[in-house]
Amino acid sequence: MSPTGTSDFVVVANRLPVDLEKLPDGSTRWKRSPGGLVTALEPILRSNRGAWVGWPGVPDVEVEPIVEEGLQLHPVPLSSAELSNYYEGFSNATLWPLYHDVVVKPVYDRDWWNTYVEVNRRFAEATAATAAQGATVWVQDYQLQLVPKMLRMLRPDVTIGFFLHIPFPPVELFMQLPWRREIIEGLLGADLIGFHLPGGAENFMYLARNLLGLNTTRASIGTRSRFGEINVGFRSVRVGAFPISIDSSGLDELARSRAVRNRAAEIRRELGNPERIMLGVDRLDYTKGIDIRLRAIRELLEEDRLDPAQNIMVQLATPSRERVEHYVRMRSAIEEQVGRINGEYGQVGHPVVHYLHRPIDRHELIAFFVAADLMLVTPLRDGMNLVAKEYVACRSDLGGALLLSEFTGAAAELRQAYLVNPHDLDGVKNTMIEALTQDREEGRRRMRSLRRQVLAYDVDRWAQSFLSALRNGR
Ligand SMILES: Nc1ncnc2c1ncn2[C@@H]1O[C@H](COP(=O)(O)OP(=O)(O)O)[C@@H](O)[C@H]1O
Ligand SMILES: O=P(O)(O)OC[C@H]1O[C@H](O[C@H]2O[C@H](CO)[C@@H](O)[C@H](O)[C@H]2O)[C@H](O)[C@@H](O)[C@@H]1O
Repeated sequence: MSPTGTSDFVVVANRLPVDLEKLPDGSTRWKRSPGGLVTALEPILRSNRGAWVGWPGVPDVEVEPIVEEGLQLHPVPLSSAELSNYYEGFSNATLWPLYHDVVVKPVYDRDWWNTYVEVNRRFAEATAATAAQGATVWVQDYQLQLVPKMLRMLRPDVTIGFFLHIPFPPVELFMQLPWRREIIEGLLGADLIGFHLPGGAENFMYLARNLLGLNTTRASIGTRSRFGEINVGFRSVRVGAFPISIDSSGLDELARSRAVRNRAAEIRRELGNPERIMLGVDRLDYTKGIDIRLRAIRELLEEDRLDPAQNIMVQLATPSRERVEHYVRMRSAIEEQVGRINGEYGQVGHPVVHYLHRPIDRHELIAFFVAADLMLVTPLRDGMNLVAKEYVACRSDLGGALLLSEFTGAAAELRQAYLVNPHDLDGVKNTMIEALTQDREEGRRRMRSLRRQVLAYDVDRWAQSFLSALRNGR
């Protein structure tokens, strides 16, 4: 058994909630990490005063553990070669596309796999050294699927939960993976394995039964209820669905503030007071369907169904995984689409599409949500999509409309959104027009119902439902 640490509650994720940034003068500073995992987990961990084990966001640096407002951060260093094979390679060019319905072709590379195993071992060792005797450890996401088994071997005294933030794919696709047994066995080191949706949980149960030949329950899995159970030797592993969410009331309160409302009005003026503002907010990722919404807008403009002077699109895109080939290509393609639309339909000083390729300050982002008449969320596949929930939480005025892809986890809960199949371009275009021209009362009715869902099921409830299932199940 490894030596123990002092933390009773430990989150393990690929990234720390803050990234170290190297400035041109050689100095460094911490900035917020991108993505929904950090958005969701940071408030939970702060209130639990726990420890967070993760990579500090840049390669080839040794950073000492830090304590920040009661939260202990334990950096796991990665070399450039490890970053390339484990993060950019196996995590984001093998698992990411495979788990997102193979929207681009996954690469199966043995060297990447070997580094994935080594880096998972490093995370397991760092966690073992951080967790106190009998601690609860919560491992996060597809980058660390081997950690539960490795950690159990190092520290059989700890309770281990695992949560997958991206979709767990259909069995036929998962079976492509040359290391499919190792991944399932790695996850089965946990006491509780959580997915966003019952469908993902059931895919996993099928694989445990049919790939590993384990005894499992067969009843359907519910949302936050009716967990599956798998017998692994003398242990039992539970499997459940826990849709993640946001700090809904915190966002609701910020969005109601005078400062945000004033800024939202100012944004509308800065955009030239158009009749309608459409908004997209995403990491620049090929799964997010940014190209689909731009194609829909372009065709609607061509067909004279959208007036370019009165309908403005704002696309806020956080840079993401910038050295992975498909991301490089996608960025160029999207920027070309934006350029073409503006070249053909914009006026000097009045582009149709406003595109920012950088992270936006949180308060500014909320003001954009408040200003937007139509939120466009069109992923080809997305584990949850917190942006959809954030938009709804910001609309206490019951204004605006949410257009949402059926292939997001969020669509399972946000049934009163304007749901679209992103592969059906005509359907997307028609629904955009329907949402842009919605009757005011119809819009208020839909938003009221969406808000009931998002405010009731917030991130606290997500964490509590997972952690109480984890603690009660052992
Ligand atoms: N351009 C941006 N600037 C700042 N924050 C952003 C930007 N784009 C996305 N975000 C934030 O990142 C998170 C994205 O979470 P989510 O929609 O679940 O997708 P993912 O985790 O795949 O990026 C949200 O909290 C969202 O507000
Ligand atoms: O760390 P990066 O490689 O920069 O990527 C950012 C995060 O992207 C993914 O987020 C997912 O988690 C969200 C919260 O559960 C969910 O709403 C979204 O659908 C997922 O795509 C990834 O899973 C995280 O590990 C990354 O940190």
